[in-house]
Amino acid sequence: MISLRGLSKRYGDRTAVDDLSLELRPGTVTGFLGPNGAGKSTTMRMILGLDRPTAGVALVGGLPYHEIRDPLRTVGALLDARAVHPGRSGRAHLLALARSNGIARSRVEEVLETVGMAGAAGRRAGALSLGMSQRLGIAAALLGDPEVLMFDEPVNGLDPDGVRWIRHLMRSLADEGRTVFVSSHLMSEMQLTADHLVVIGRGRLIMDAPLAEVIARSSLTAVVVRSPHAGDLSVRLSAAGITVERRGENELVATGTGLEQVGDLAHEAGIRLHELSAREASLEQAYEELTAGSVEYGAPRARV
Ligand SMILES: Nc1ncnc2c1ncn2[C@@H]1O[C@H](COP(=O)(O)OP(=O)(O)OP(=O)(O)O)[C@@H](O)[C@H]1O
Repeated sequence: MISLRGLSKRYGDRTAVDDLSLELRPGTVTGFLGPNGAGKSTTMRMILGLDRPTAGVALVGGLPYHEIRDPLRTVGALLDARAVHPGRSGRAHLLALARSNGIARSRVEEVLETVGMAGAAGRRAGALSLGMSQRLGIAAALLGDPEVLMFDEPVNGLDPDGVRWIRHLMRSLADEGRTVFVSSHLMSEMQLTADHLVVIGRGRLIMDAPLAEVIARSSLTAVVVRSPHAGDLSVRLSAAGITVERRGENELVATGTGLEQVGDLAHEAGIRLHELSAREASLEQAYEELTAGSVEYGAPRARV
């Protein structure tokens, strides 16, 4: 469990993280989303005790990081895959970590196996591909078999196989009851991986909700109805407080409602339907709407 309470960080007159309060639950993959510079890495660094909050606290299992007795066994993290001594082999890096944290040598071989790099563990870290470095970083995060795992952009630079592998790993870690917190700019990937989403912009919380709810709240998620009496149906739906857009002679697009409500209202009015279907926004679309006002560094968005 990770708890943030009023977590804030200022660098000079710049507010990187602004009064974040949330709880990240075990058994869940929580995706951490936000435009460049939104404050995701700073938040993760504060959770790991690498940055000191200006105000508020970040707790892991109820304690601030520096009070955790056995940090590596409590929280594992991949922040920067290249932050490994380049002259050391992957195995030597893990063995050093294990030794300084009282973790058995046999665990090093176990995690090397888990991340699929047992064969490459003797290579110098500096000579590893980005994908292999990511795997080594994940092996280090898993070393202490922690309850909480945090990954900052773990799929950056990975090929499709690597991306799929990370997706399955996150899922199985959460299924084992761990708290998994992962930042990413890859919306299609997050849509496949995350159960829950935390979206921030300019350091502030924009959304903290299950993935399904984020998608359902998008204006692009809608009910599409075709009926020979679309005009009458439009009046009935509007009267029920539903936002309806007429599309041609026979088609309506209704938002802020569900299939059941539209179907029931049509039935009550005795209106025949030729189609009743759900149109679901992609996470990418939902995310664009949510963060439209918070993008600091970006080209103007193309209108589509
Ligand atoms: N050490 C620092 N000194 C000054 N400003 C910093 C420092 N670290 C981060 N910032 C600023 O804090 C803000 C948040 O940065 P952060 O790296 O946390 O964002 P992010 O959401 O991780 O971005 P990205 O998606 O680009 O990785 C940015 O405006 C950044 O310039």
